[in-house]
Amino acid sequence: MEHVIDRVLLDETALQAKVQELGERITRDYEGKDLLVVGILKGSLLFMADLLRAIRIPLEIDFMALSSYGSGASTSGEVRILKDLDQSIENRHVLVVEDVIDTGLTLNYLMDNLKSRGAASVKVCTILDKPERRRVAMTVDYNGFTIPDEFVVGYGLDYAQQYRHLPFVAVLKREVYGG
Ligand SMILES: O=P(O)(O)OC[C@H]1O[C@H](OP(=O)(O)OP(=O)(O)O)[C@H](O)[C@@H]1O
Ligand code: HPA
Ligand SMILES: [Mg+2]
Repeated sequence: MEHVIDRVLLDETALQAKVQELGERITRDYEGKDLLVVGILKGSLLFMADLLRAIRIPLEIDFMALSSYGSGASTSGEVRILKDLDQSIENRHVLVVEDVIDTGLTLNYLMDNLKSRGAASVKVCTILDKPERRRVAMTVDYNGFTIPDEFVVGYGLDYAQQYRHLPFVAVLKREVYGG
């Protein structure tokens, strides 16, 4: 793996400490509310699994699969729903879980889409935020780490579907993705 990784940006200890902190905040904020946690596949998988275990109130989970990056390192700008929710979200408090907010195009599309379904509230929790790359204004309700404008992999994030399983977040060497 060393030959493709430039440097580790966030190690496992830092990620897990932040996940606990986010879980505690969410627990406090959603106490007594009907909470539905929606993971956005595939990138949120590892973060979602860790975050859920750090939330100490009743909740349900569901998943959506969206895609705009295809197999490369830059967004197509066009968001597609590959898998929708299994249930109605009318009058429910929805917390969307993402791995990274980059241009914001994916989430912008998704938030509008979910709000139009009559949810009581729709908020977002991401482990990584890259505000320098934003193309649409976006309120991030729960953010783990603000990171620089570099293409990262690991902890759910891929390059060409690889590296998602790494327990840390790393910057890929530029020659790997041709950036
Ligand atoms: O803010 P944006 O520029 O829209 O980028 C962020 C989105 O892009 C990635 O998903 P991707 O489409 O690569 O699917 P994946 O989760 O299956 O990797 C990531 O998981 C976010 O959902
Ligand atoms: O830095 C990133 N890495 C992987 N997938 C992504 N999708 C948006 N930004 C990224
Ligand atoms: Mg991706």
